Amino acid sequence: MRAALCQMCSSDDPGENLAAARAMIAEAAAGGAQLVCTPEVTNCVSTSRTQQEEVLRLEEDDPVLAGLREAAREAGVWLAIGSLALKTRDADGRFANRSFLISPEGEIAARYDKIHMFDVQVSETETYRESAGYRPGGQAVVAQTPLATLGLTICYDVRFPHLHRALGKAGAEVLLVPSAFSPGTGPGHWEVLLRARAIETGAFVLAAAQTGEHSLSQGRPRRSYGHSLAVAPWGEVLLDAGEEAGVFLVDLDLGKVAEARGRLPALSHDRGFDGP
Ligand SMILES: O=C(O)CNC(=O)[C@H](CS)NC(=O)CCC(=O)C(=O)O
Repeated sequence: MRAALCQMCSSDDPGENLAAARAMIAEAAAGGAQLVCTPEVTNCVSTSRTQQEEVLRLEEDDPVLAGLREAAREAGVWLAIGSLALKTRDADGRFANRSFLISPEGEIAARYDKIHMFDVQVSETETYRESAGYRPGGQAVVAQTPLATLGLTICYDVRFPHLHRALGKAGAEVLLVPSAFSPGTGPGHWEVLLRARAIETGAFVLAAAQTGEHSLSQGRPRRSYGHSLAVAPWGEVLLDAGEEAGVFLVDLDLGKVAEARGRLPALSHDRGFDGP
């Protein structure tokens, strides 16, 4: 199967980001992609709660979701929307950080709410408190498509190997890790973590990422690490997109999943043990 990783530099303007994503989906389809992946918070990268309150919508009212469903249908592709920031009806007013898998008919085939929240002080100048703005999900999701069985995760989830193991055991052949990785952690951790998840599970990893300096109308500046990555089940990097925004195509031979798991069946070797 041919996949496309859309490496984006989303702003805080959802209309602008929808237009950029639509153009990338059309370009990916023209290049023969059957599965198109976009990054975390495709619709809006922001550092201002007030600004998000103004532009974000409930899932059922969201024009970006509607537009991307139309784009998937027009292009005839499976579309993995890395995530959309969406309003919820929660009393505390927190948003959802939610991935969608869209079928070539434009239907919503799966949804996943990011489970692990990035509440981390990366350095003296780089602090994230994701759980202040977003509510965590609590349900792991695999989705079957005619192309492959997909395991849905988002960004910081990559640091929690038991989630990926559970997805691999549930049949995932391709793990999706859409991200907006931080510039402080990316150089040391990004590729190592993604390759480890692929090797441990014998699955492909497709990680579409946000990149560069985001153009924001309010709030403090924000950058993302980029380097959208595709990894094979044995751990080889098939594609590293570098730092420029754009569409990157990669061919996956799904037979490599059974081959890797046959050579090294660690995914089925878990044993119970007593705590230390
Ligand atoms: O902020 C939003 O609107 C959406 N959420 C994100 O971009 C999240 C939380 S700030 N980013 C990450 O999880 C990066 C993880 C990371 O960089 C690491 O694990 O090192």
